[in-house]
Amino acid sequence: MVVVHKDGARGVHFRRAGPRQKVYFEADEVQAAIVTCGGLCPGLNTVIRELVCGLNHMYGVKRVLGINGGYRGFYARNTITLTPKSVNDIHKRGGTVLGTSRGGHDTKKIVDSIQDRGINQVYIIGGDGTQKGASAIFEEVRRRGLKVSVVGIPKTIDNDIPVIDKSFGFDTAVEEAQRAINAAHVEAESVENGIGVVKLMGRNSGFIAMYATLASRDVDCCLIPESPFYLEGPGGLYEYIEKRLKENGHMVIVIAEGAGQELVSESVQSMGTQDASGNKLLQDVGLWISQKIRDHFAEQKTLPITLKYIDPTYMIRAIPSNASDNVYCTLLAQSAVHGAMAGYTGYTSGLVNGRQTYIPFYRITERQNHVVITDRMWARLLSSTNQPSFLDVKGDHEEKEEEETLHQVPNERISKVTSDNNEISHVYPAAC
Ligand SMILES: Nc1ncnc2c1ncn2[C@@H]1O[C@H](COP(=O)(O)OP(=O)(O)O)[C@@H](O)[C@H]1O
Ligand SMILES: O=P(O)(O)OC[C@H]1O[C@](O)(COP(=O)(O)O)[C@@H](O)[C@@H]1O
Repeated sequence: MVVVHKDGARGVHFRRAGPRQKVYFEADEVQAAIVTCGGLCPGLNTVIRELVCGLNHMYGVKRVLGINGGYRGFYARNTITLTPKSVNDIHKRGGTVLGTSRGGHDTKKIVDSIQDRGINQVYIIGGDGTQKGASAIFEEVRRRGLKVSVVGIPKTIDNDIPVIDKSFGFDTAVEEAQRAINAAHVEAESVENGIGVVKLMGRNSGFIAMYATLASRDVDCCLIPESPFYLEGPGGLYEYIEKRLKENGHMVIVIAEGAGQELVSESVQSMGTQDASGNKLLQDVGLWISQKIRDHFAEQKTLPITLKYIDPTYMIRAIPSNASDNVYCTLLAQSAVHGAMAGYTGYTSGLVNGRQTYIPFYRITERQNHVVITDRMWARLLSSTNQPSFLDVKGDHEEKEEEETLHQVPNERISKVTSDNNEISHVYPAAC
């Protein structure tokens, strides 16, 4: 199949007509819509810009609508017309020019609105919840027999979307986290027995905390949701803090927001509530752990500490994307456009093993991406920080087994984890 650029000269040739090829449009038939849902992430505006410019510059598509305020914007809010001119500078700003929201996903109303507005290409930018919503829209579109492409673009600052190599905005988040870690380090080393605590985002997945720690080298301890820890006794956090302070005079702790939630719930009454999308609301583990450390050393009276707690979470999420994320956003958006213009639907555009691919929605939504604590990256972090593995929390036998895995990391195990993580068997190579 051949799709020709508007200038004809640089035609894009699609040699493979894949099984998902269903809805093909001429450029002047296309009425596209773009929506952003869920939490903010650096790069959202870049993706919007490149979708609009990609549609227009590569295919001559002139009609592109922006849906205001997330999914509910399809039926409850106004739309805006997006042109290459109106989006020209938006990538320099954080956030999303379209606005976003949680909750408000009413599949029938959304598809009614798509039909009423004559939309035939929908580009949906968001995380795992958003992709589930996109999948529901795709199924409803199919049930009604509509000629509409539904395309997802994965967004998550937590990097918790499976299959893809990494999410856009993640590099920017890790880079920005360095500023907070550096501040914590400067504060901590300026006083006797100084401790800097930095909380980073990561509801269920500790990727930002892990990569920010590895990048910084100033972090002495990184705590993530995937690796349970404990405070008291041998091998516990208090013991390690005391050791580090005696050795080094100061230390920095990075904690992902989803870490240690079971410990916080034990000591603070759980709010037990959810946000509008059904995500569990977390307790502030950064505040909690800071207070626990202060109380512990105040009680001990042996080591007078000074602790500074820094919470840069929303500052990190709200900045514009850096250069490498800008390039990544451009590739993702252009690839998404090529796929829809080639007639594909029901897919998320993503990078897998360095290749642009079209991934069926069900592959993206069936599970979350987590840090594998028996994998090499976490072992590297433990070696880099020299922090305890906190495996004492389990029985002696289990601990021994896990320790062996961490230190030896057999190749068999790695290749299994890698292939599980990437799940490329049902992912189609992108159109170009
Ligand atoms: N299972 C689901 N089915 C349909 N829509 C969903 C589902 N889960 C979440 N959504 C919708 O997707 C949007 C974003 O979800 P949310 O979990 O807040 O963020 P993210 O997509 O970043 O994970 C919300 O409008 C929410 O209502
Ligand atoms: O305060 P908000 O806007 O609900 O966002 C907080 C959450 O958003 C996140 O950045 C994840 O966002 P998504 O659910 O949109 O992927 C989490 O790290 C954080 O817990």
